[in-house]
Amino acid sequence: MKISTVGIVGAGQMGNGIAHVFALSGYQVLLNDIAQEGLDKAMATIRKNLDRQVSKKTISQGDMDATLARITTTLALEDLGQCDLVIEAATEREEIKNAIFEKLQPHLKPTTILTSNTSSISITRLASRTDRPEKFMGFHFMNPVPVMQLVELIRGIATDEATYQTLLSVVESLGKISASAEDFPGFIVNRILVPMINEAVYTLYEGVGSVTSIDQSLKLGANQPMGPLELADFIGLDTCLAIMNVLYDGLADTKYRPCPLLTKYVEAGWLGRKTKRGFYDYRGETPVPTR
Ligand SMILES: CC(=O)CC(=O)SCCNC(=O)CCNC(=O)[C@H](O)C(C)(C)COP(=O)(O)OP(=O)(O)OC[C@H]1O[C@@H](n2cnc3c(N)ncnc32)[C@H](O)[C@@H]1OP(=O)(O)O
Ligand SMILES: NC(=O)C1=CN([C@@H]2O[C@H](COP(=O)(O)OP(=O)(O)OC[C@H]3O[C@@H](n4cnc5c(N)ncnc54)[C@H](OP(=O)(O)O)[C@@H]3O)[C@@H](O)[C@H]2O)C=CC1
Repeated sequence: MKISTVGIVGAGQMGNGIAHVFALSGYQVLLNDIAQEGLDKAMATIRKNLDRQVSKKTISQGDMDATLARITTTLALEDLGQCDLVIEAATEREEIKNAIFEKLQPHLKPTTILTSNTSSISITRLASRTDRPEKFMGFHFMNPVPVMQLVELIRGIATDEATYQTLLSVVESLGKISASAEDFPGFIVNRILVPMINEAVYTLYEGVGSVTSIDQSLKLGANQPMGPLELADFIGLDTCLAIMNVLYDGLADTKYRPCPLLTKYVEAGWLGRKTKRGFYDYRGETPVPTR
């Protein structure tokens, strides 16, 4: 099936990155969020990231202008009804995602492919609540979307071959690489990555190391581009905790127990970079460890 128009629900850090790469690749994009402030912030971020690409000469000023012209923002979810493909990238909470699909469904064309950028939630379960489980898939981009090459493709139990093949070619058209994962909690990347982050939080909680020594150890000792606590702040501590809870509940194994310190940070509203405080405090010139 030919995809020309793409609707994106949720204009947070993932939604804006997904809008950026689709529009840059020539797709018409409709970006939706519940708050105008979220849409304005997303457009400012897209502009900043495109500007950086222009100054590095990876794209031209003309490419940037054309990309921005291909993105329309809207607060009305029903405006996404005529899109060929919808990507839900709202907050990692199942009830929020279900409510979005329920509200959107009556406005969709019968042929629209519906996807979720969820980091961990069962695609089969999300699909079963929609009117089109055969045209529903997990479409998992990595953060930051304009930089990371991988996109995980997750088929639910009912997803048909045509839907899978369409998304395979969409990923190719974006110049990215797909990896297929089975529909189990956290899929591949987060099944491995987020327990590592959780273990880093336990290492901090138990006093084995400070924020700085833990991050430095993994950067200089294991060649990771970001330390695990820096990465947790980058992903969002709410999202990390939500993923651990899905792993813990879905796999019923205590080895996935979320670290109580991670829960405490989320309870404080210290969600990482997006709230300017997490394992580091980002309110000043340079990040300062909070422990
Ligand atoms: C939770 C989930 O469900 C799944 C996930 O996404 S898990 C998270 C996966 N992501 C990661 O693990 C990211 C780990 N971190 C990194 O790879 C790197 O630190 C990073 C790419 C983010 C930044 O790299 P860096 O070397 O520290 O910084 P910097 O030199 O400024 O950036 C490298 C490149 O990325 C670009 N870049 C960085 N952040 C960007 C952004 N937000 N948007 C667009 N481009 C960006 C820079 O322009 C630069 O481009 P060039 O190579 O063309 O020069
Ligand atoms: N962070 C990461 O590294 C990655 C995250 N993901 C997944 O992507 C999804 C989004 O994550 P991320 O972008 O980080 O989260 P953010 O918190 O940055 O963004 C979520 C956005 O969705 C908005 N939103 C909430 N409810 C609705 C709704 N009903 N309709 C429309 N928009 C809504 C939020 O608005 P408001 O702020 O007003 O609530 C916010 O703007 C999650 O499922 C996450 O697991 C996938 C890969 C990587």
